Amino acid sequence: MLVSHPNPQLFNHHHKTAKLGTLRPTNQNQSLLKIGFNRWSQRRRRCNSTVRPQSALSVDDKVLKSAIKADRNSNNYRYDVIVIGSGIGGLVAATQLAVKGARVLVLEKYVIPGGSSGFYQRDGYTFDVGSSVMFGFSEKGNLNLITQALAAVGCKMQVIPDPTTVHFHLPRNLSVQVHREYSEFITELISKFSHEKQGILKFYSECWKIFNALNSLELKSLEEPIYLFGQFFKKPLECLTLAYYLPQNAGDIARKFIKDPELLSFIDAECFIVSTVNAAQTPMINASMVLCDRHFGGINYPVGGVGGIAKSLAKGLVDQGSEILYKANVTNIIMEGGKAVGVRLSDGREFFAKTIVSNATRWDTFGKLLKGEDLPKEEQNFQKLYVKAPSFLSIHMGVKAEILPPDTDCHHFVLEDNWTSLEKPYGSIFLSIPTILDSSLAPKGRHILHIFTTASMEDWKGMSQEDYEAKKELVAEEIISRLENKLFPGLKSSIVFKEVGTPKTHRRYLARDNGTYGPMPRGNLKGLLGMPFNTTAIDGLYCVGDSCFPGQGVIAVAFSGVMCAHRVAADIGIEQSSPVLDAALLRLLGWLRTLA
Ligand SMILES: NC(=O)c1ccc[n+]([C@@H]2O[C@H](COP(=O)([O-])OP(=O)(O)OC[C@H]3O[C@@H](n4cnc5c(N)ncnc54)[C@H](O)[C@@H]3O)[C@@H](O)[C@H]2O)c1
Ligand SMILES: CC(C)=CCC/C(C)=C/C=C/C(C)=C/C=C/C(C)=C/C=C/C=C(C)/C=C/C=C(C)/C=C/C=C(\C)CCC=C(C)C
Repeated sequence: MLVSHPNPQLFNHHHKTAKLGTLRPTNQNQSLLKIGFNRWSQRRRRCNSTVRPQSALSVDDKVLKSAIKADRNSNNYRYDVIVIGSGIGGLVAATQLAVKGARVLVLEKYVIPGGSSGFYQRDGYTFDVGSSVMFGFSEKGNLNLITQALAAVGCKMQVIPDPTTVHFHLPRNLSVQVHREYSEFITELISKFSHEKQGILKFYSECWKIFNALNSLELKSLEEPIYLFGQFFKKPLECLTLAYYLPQNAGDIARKFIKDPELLSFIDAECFIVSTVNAAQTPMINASMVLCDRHFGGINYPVGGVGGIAKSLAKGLVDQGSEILYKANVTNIIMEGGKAVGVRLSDGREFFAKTIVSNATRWDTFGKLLKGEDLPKEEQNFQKLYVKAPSFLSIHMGVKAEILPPDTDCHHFVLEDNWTSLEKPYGSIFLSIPTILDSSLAPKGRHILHIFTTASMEDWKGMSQEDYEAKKELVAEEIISRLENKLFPGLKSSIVFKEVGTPKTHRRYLARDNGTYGPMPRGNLKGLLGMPFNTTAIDGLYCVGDSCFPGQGVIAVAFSGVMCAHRVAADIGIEQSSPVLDAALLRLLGWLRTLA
């Protein structure tokens, strides 16, 4: 485990007070300042309000407050950026900023980095917490954002190419393998729907048009005008293509070319596995990104498991001279004069920085961490447009290797009888068998089966521990039976290890409101138009992760990390910026979001 500073206590407010002494050199003044600061900070904690009204300050308080402010504005100011959470979004933002020269502190509630992209080990197995399907991990193009994020901090991971992104097992025994080679995939799909050959070719070609435009850009913050206008100048056609598709959804475009309802349902399933909603609600840019990257760069699995990505980024961060603290549960974002200036942990420690970046979801950031603040209009709008996607039920199993037929694919998506069950809780089943690619993840002669399906918190609340445990067993048993019937006869008797996680488990370990999978559109929105970027209505506070543009997905949150780092760097003066253009662009983007 990486904990960069051996004594985290050194960074608490007592230490800050000691530093304040440098502003007032006498010993007597120093201890006065220390006592006064502690009193002031205790009172602030007691009343649980972020800023006290000016009139309530005594003269002493005012002197103290301005001394503290002066300290924060001086070189003693310890951090440029505090990042709350070490999911891939938070880590990419943190490492990019560290590389640009910022002093960054990442605060992670859990004991290891990665969040949904973390790992855990039991009985000789290394399990990925979340998805094992890794986009953006190739050596090609501009969209290999995971490879680039690692390279930025001098890391390179060995990867194993996955020959099949996913094997679909769908109603009426429709079986489609998404081969790495585009031509093989398209030939297989056309063989199943030969009457729709033209429609298939046109839909996927449209995806390639968007992917190629994306892949030609240098990806940075779309909220930073000098970069954005620069890209429009260098690549006008590509930028106009993206602007044209920004408000569009994949379902509408598919319906322009394809009429067969079963094929349209297949496109729904293609979208559902990356966005937890059907094609009509999936932004066309996001659909194109994943439907093409899987063939362009291909899906590549990191040797040792997905958790290695976060571990490498965390190490890279520390190598750059920045810091990460674990078991650091942020409970409050500290506000001063309407600006986010620091954070408070559950154990009372406080840390201060010029800017705060939250990798918690927007629901958690604005609903839990910003106490006593009214929900800004922009966040009200976000919550009007997007709801929390359901959480999921996950089963991590170790099974006897001989249960899998030869040539079993690594990833499967199963929807047995009825297309209408696609988006229902427990309706469809995701299955990854990462040991097909990397046998080192399990003891010899064993495979890992990671099974997950959408499930909502409502289903798991208000039960006794006994009922909860019994329900976990029952639901897991049903799902395993379905896989036994559909894919692997005899599966149950081959299980040697099993652990079931519910929405409550995911809420607890991932610190995500209701254990949500991420945001999903409340209705049929206009593509990505309504998705907020990284800046927030609160001065000094930024968000990163899947409740920011472009949404769910490890590569998507990596992009949000890149964008966030660029915008923050411009705001703290380590990258070029133009305040006049900034204001104009932010107003324009705010207005565009209202059209969603
Ligand atoms: N099964 C899956 O595949 C699965 C499940 C959920 C999410 N996801 C995906 O994972 C990605 C999410 O990545 P992300 O970067 O947005 O975030 P994340 O949820 O992976 O990570 C956020 C991190 O912040 C930490 N955190 C949250 N609140 C905190 C607090 N108050 N104090 C300290 N630490 C705190 C969490 O412990 C976690 O490590 C998305 O792609 C999402 O769609 C995948
Ligand atoms: C800003 C204005 C006004 C105009 C500008 C026009 C312009 C230049 C626009 C530019 C837009 C850009 C740059 C957009 C970039 C978009 C990107 C990079 C989108 C990326 C999306 C990635 C996604 C959606 C990835 C999703 C991946 C997921 C969710 C993977 C999970 C997979 C599973 C859960 C796998 C399923 C598992 C099994 C077992 C089947």
